Amino acid sequence: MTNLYPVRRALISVSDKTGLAEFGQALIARGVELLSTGGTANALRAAGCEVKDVSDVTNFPEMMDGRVKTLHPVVHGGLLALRDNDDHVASMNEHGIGAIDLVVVNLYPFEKALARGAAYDEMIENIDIGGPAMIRSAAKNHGFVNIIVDVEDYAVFLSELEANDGYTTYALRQRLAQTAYARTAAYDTAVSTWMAGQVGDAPRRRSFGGQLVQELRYGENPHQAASFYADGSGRAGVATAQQHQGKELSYNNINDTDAAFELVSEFAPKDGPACVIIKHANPCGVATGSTVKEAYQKAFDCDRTSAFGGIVALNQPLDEETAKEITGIFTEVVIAPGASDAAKEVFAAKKNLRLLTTDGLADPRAAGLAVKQLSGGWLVQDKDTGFVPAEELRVVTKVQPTSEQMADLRFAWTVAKHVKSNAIVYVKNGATVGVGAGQMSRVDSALIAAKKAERMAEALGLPAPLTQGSAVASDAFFPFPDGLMEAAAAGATCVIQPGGSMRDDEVIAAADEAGLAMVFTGMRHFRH
Ligand SMILES: NC(=O)c1ncn([C@@H]2O[C@H](COP(=O)(O)O)[C@@H](O)[C@H]2O)c1NC=O
Repeated sequence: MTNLYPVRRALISVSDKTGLAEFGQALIARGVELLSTGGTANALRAAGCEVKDVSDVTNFPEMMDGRVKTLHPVVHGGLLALRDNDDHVASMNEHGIGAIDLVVVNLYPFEKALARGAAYDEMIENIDIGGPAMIRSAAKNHGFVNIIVDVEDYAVFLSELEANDGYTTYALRQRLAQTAYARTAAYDTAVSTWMAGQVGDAPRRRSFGGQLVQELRYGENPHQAASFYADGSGRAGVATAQQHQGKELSYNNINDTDAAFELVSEFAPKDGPACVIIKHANPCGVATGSTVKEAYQKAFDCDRTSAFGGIVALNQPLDEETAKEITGIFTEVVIAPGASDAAKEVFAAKKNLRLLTTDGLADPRAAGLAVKQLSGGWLVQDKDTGFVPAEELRVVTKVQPTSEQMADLRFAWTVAKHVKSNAIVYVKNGATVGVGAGQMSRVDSALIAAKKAERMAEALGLPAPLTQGSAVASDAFFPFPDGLMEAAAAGATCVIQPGGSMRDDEVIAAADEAGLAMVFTGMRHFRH
């Protein structure tokens, strides 16, 4: 690919004329020939720049209120022709097409018109066609052509010309092209989102690449409109699941089912049955068992109160016995990688219960993006696919965990990754026995989980709180010994946490004094 390439001819067509005069003058000073559309040409001439009208190059007047100005083979041929391709060069010569080495375009201010609530016809006239077409042509041919869409790139561009004696590097042209495509994408997103609002009902397609799975009756609350889109990745989960029965899923059902299925997918079927029960996107019971039914029962026994109206996810197909067990209380959704005919038969009597089956489990290590919208922007990050292999776990206390304790610690750690922060998870014999979620204080999470475990023990007629002799996980480090001590007071005998606090020494000393075994993971699992 050509690296340095000269800039001899530029086409400038900008709605926002900020910095135009100086930029035009600087280009002329470097011997660059300027072509321009109507208003831009006027502004450049007013700044003393010599400029040729695009209409003189196309031999067509700008027409239809500016809808057609630069949409011409003389322009797009000059942008798209490969300079080192003999056929392309021959076509240029045959049709009198001159190469254009730089395009400077900023688009009709559609977004500004939207912000000021312009009327429909005005919005339509603010949809730029010729500008994006030139941006895309120039960006495609970035091997030779430069595309500037942002005023702040004028200075960068001039420095590059200065540094390379009127030439630009491939690296710069590639970076400008990437920016350019992001610009047209954002522009079209704005247009299509506005149009979605005009159309009214849920658009079948949205510009973030989603495809409508279903329109929802409402969102998180009845006054919020909502719809559900698949991202086209085909990942096993609620977006691609098959619904066999029950009412239409609600927004909250979908959100909770996703949380349930993503967590249960952490448990490989070859390691035995696992069950997750979710309420309000947090697990209120997670367990493994020798059968699917046992896994469900153990998960249910963690917090029977919260499990009412919950979402159940299984890592193995739903069987008849488990189906019967689940129908013992009101459950909103069951999701599993399959269901036997007999299980479906059991559910058939429960008209409100939704049964979803998936094509296997999701891969918890598969990379992806987590996107969150907030006021005025988007927060984008990698999905939390973090995993700490057993050999990287570090015992930091005098007491070493037994192999049973280590198994429970690792189980608790896996669950904690899926609990809203601050997360504290107590586990005994492959089942959660207390989950503290979403508290602003880690100590409170430890206390709440222990309190719930106490209440469950009473309900089950057990003499001691369920947390007695448990393993406990904390999604982030204990900044002080107090949270750890609450867990010890609840009966925990071993702890897993990331470590890394300024006061790790104090926390380790407290653990040693209490006779706890403590393991550091070196990785945090915040979830907000
Ligand atoms: N139709 C066309 O061929 C066309 N070519 C360029 N434009 C836009 O016209 C604007 C500049 O117009 P002017 O130079 O007349 O101020 C730019 O925002 C540019 O993106 C066009 N306008 C809209 O599509």
